[in-house]
Amino acid sequence: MKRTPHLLAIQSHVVFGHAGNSAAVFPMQRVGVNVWPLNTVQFSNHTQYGQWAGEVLAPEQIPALVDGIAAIGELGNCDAVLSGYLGSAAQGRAILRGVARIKATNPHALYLCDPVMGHPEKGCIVPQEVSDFLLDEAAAVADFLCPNQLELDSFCGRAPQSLFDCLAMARSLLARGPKAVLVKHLSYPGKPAESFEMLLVTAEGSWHLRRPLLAFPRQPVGVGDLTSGLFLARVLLGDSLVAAFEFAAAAVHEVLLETQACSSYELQLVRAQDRIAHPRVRFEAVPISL
Ligand SMILES: Nc1ncnc2c1ncn2[C@@H]1O[C@H](COP(=O)(O)OP(=O)(O)O)[C@@H](O)[C@H]1O
Ligand SMILES: Cc1ncc(COP(=O)(O)O)c(C=O)c1O
Ligand SMILES: [Mg+2]
Repeated sequence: MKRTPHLLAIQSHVVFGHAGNSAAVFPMQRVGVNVWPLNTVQFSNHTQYGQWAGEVLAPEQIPALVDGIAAIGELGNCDAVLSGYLGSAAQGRAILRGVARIKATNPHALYLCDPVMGHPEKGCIVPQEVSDFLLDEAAAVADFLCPNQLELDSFCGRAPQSLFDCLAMARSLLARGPKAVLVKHLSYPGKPAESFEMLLVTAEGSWHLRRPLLAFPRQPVGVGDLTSGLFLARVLLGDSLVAAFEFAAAAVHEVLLETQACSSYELQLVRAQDRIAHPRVRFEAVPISL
């Protein structure tokens, strides 16, 4: 029987609703991965409600928890680390030390960095020092980098002028070290209003994917976290990067359809669980070049 992969997921937890680990852990488990959730913050709810209670995990807890896993002889079983929403730059540095330690134990282990930088207009609040850390330190260490458009713009210091410009910007990030860059949400002048678009860029090629843009009275949160988590889960399960990209797009679309049908602001992950495991829709990743 094929071994079940193990994934250390280091991002936020919300008591109510879905963002960070609270958006990604169950879907990653549902597709067949053993997840080790390490919560960088525990908030009552995601920050786009405009108010929340809770605390940021003390950064020294991250090496302490990794030590604890090493002490029971399990660290070598870690196949990948995912990092997302961080509460402080010190947490980020502790994660990079953890990644180095895991890679020393298992050289095949992968690190996916979702560089959650915040979006003050949308109400996604992230400290500036976290954004600086992601730009200056994390990208160089990540095997996979999964920015949204705003985060891609921050990495490149400019906004794109076209789809091909987005592609050039994503490709430029490969030079910093990642093996793949997945842009989870494209925005560029001239983008068709009815489509939601993503890009996957690797040294071997680039792929563009379109799915329908659904109407929501208030944009659901946690979509990026779900996308990154499912992409990494499927890579660990043996998919090619392109197949994992297509799977994540389809499964996320299924969740959004269920969420829209329920007129819910929070992602309907439990109701959509079978659709996550076996998406009925399929979107093709189409090769694209400059
Ligand atoms: N098919 C879709 N239709 C409508 N909105 C979508 C669709 N897919 C994703 N979204 C929304 O698009 C936005 C993507 O957010 P963005 O901040 O760019 O990325 P991320 O979620 O990674 O932070 C989210 O508000 C999400 O709810
Ligand atoms: C606590 C928390 N985690 C994670 C996120 C990131 O969510 P998304 O997947 O929409 O980028 C947010 C966004 O507001 C958040 O408040
Ligand atoms: Mg995000």
